Amino acid sequence: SSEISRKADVDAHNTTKATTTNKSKINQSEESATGSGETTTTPIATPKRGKCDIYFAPSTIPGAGMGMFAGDRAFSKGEFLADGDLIIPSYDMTWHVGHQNYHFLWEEYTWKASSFEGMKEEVEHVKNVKACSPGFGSAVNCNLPLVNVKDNFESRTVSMSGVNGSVSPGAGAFTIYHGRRWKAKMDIPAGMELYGNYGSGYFRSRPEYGPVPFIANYKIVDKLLTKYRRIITIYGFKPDLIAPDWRLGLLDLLQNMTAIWDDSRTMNAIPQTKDLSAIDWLLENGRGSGFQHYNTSIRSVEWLRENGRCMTNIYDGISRIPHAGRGAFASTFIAKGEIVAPAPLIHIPNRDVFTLYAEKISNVEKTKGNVAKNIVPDHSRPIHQQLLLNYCFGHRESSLLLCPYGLLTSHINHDGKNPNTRIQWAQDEHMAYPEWREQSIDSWGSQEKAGLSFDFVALRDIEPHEEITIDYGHEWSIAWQNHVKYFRKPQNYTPAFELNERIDMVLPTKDELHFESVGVRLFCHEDHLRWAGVLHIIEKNMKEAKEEDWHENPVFPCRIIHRTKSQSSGQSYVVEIFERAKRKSYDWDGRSKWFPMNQEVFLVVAFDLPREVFYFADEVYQRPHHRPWSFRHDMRIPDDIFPEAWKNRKMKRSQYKYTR
Ligand SMILES: C[S@@+](CC[C@H](N)C(=O)[O-])C[C@H]1O[C@@H](n2cnc3c(N)ncnc32)[C@H](O)[C@@H]1O
Repeated sequence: SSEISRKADVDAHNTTKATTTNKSKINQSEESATGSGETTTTPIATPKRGKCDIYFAPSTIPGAGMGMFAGDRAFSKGEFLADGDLIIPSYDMTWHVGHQNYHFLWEEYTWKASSFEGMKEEVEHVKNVKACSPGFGSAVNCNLPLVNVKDNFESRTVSMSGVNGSVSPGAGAFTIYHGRRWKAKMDIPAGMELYGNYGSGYFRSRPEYGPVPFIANYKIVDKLLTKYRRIITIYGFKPDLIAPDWRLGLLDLLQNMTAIWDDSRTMNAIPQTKDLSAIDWLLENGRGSGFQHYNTSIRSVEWLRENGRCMTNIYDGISRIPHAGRGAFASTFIAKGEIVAPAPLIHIPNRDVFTLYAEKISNVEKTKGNVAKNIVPDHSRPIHQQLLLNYCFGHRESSLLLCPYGLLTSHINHDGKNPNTRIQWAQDEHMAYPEWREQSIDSWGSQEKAGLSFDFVALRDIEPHEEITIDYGHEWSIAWQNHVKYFRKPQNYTPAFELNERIDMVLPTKDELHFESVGVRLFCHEDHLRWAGVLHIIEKNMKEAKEEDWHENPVFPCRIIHRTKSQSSGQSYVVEIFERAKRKSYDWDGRSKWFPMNQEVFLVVAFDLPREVFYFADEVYQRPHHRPWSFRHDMRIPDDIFPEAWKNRKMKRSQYKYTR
């Protein structure tokens, strides 16, 4: 979909020119394409030992690096392929860093935050929120005509993952957005490469990929090839009776046009095969030229076992470690020394880009008596770090951060005493640039391609359903222990999405707790106000447009003035209903929109309202991960595998005092 703004190293030119079709595999596709077609929501089955659902292995797209493949099994259309990914928001990076010119490879792996429903409250007023999703979506390649997996919007969730958002020192230290799952868009045979849809806009905005053909271009080529067939059968001959030389000569003519129109997307969609029967196959049964790489996109399962790394040895769940949020669990027995999961790495050459600063007012300009105030970052007052820091590996003597992606590797938690897994460098052939480890960060840090990879490897035998843990390092442990020791419960703050779940909770009146003062705003649903018989008064008196909840139902700001308990209906509330004045401004996408201001205008009092009338929304910048009290620390790369060449912050260990 066009929401997507991430990259893979798709070498379009090579892709379209280097691959040929092969009949036997096309047949295979035909069989699977006649499958059920029904939509299932069955969770992934626990793989048997030695079997793997999804492999990470060299892509079949030339120049595209690694790719994901259906493993020892086929997937039916509609089936979920793996467990849910995390989505980690990053905020206002350009504003905080103070200039545009920083290298942030994550940007190639991010989605617009507005496409994640739960982030709406954060993005409406927040410019430049990026949704970083280190899982499936970051690892999967795109081959537009063969897209076979799709993002499942319904499974995305916002929650504290079993941690109490009001009191836990873990609040804000991990992401509340998760459950981004992927479904098979068509029947996928075992061994086939998985392709997500980055959208044509992605390729259009990246000239470095060259003229990647879009679906429309394949359609034009299909027409061209159909004409070609008609020419050679025009006198009623069967194609087989026509001299192959003649057929081939005409095909050559078509294909050689690329010499003239080399940068045309359509020319690049012409199959370059010299196998005439393959062209016939493409034109039959509605496949079309977009299928020209179908066969080469399927690898043998034996080859994948030999050359790939399994991505589905782990599944997602709520961690057994207190305050940790989600975790990764073994879906099969994993023997000591085996790879638990592969983790390609996004590099950030300078961790300072994660620093968040306090605001200050500057550039007070007087123009005809007007005073223009500019809010800018105060670079002398760092106040917090981006949440992404907690999902990256670093080292005390280096500015570098390496953030793992791949399936569920960002879920893996810390155990300093008895971890069952450790990180190690992947084999050289699994990394695009293993040589970076011998080179200073300055020489490769700004490269806009992921080039390194860790393997998570079992330190001992791991039983199915055991939680996977690594040692984040001594410095992380000390920092966490200090955080827990000095953590004070934030004043009465409970995230709005948790309050909405607590339907039995007796709510305080405005005299007992002023919700806004703790970062939450209270609303009343329109439906209940209609039932309470006050909606017509509201609508008569109001001047502004209605506000909406996440699901776009109308809501009104409200305050509880009195609580009563009746025998029949339990707890009920007397409530003041307001509307908020709006001002016109621009949203994150540059579109003009009406934003509510804090001034409230009283509309009516409603009586006898039940708990269900209320809807809580977090105020912008108030969710746990925005709070300066939330824990931040990178996971640490062990000294024995950290390259000397990357030590650009050489200081004595004692000078660091376990700081970030
Ligand atoms: C790489 S993430 C791991 C996934 C994370 N649990 C989640 O739900 O998104 C690292 C974060 O997990 C949490 N975490 C990991 N191990 C922990 C532990 N042993 N105790 C408490 N929190 C932990 C911390 O919030 C840490 O910053």
